[in-house]
Amino acid sequence: MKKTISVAALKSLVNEAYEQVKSAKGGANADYIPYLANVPSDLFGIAVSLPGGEIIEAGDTRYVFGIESISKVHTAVLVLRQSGPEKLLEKIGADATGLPFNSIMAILLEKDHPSTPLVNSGAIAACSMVGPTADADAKWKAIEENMADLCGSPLVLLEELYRSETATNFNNKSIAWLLKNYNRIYDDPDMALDLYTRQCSMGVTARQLAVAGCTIANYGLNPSTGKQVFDRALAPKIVALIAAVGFYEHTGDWMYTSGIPAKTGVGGGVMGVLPGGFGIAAFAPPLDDAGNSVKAQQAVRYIARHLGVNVYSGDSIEITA
Ligand SMILES: NC(=O)CC[C@H](N)C(=O)O
Repeated sequence: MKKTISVAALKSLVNEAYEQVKSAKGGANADYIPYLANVPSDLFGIAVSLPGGEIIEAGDTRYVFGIESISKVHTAVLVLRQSGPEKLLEKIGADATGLPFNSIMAILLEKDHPSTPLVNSGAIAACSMVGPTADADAKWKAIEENMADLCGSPLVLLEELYRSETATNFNNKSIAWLLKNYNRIYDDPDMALDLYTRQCSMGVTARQLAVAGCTIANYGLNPSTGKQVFDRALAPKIVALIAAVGFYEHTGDWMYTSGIPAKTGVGGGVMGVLPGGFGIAAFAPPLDDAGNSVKAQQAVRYIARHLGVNVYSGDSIEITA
């Protein structure tokens, strides 16, 4: 079926979702990274980016927060751009772990396979795969440029977050070296970990995340810059990764209740992708027990349900003025 959505209807729905969800209670800021514990808990924003370039927004959509694990999608895209889908599958994998994002157990259970670039182990492995090998500065430049390509504008490193995260990332250090033990890291483990920590510490806005989501929904064509960021054949691979594990051990529940493939981060962001439709992002710091923003989930679900859109419906989407 063809589903027609008007920009005006979408605008009023985004405002309605904002009003409905803004006073929702529940969840708590991430506190295992000290910086994140101190971000004001009542911040909340929703942004929808359309293929025509328009951004519909409500609330704190220009507030710069830590991108955290949403950056895993960006670097997976970079690895796909540089090495292609077969190499990503062979060296990392595309499986859900069914376990928390920072699970050591997941590595022990599947030691020939970090599983997916969208959990910590696979994301650190992805940073190790980014070319050129053994050149931290050039690798970082590639990661940064790719993030800007997807988001439509450069992100800024939140130095304090980077310091805070570097001082406390003991579990991730173990992951990097455990991967080394299983020959599942493809460059220096400490370098890969530092690149990963730095990419997680990039500051982003809900607007930028919505644009990145729309670039994926729009088969690689960035709606803000007009740049074809990646080969359109990669788009379904990226969406498959997100749909499989974007909410970690709660991904099945999320897909079942929202129908929108989306990736979360412990900074409070959620980036959703409706292929052929739009990108949607929401941001609010308090998280549930799996590290997913409580209000951002409610906002995306509200909008998807009221629009009647769902990646599994088979509908094609047309957005009209
Ligand atoms: N789920 C997340 O957003 C986690 C990212 C965070 N940088 C970590 O490695 O723990």
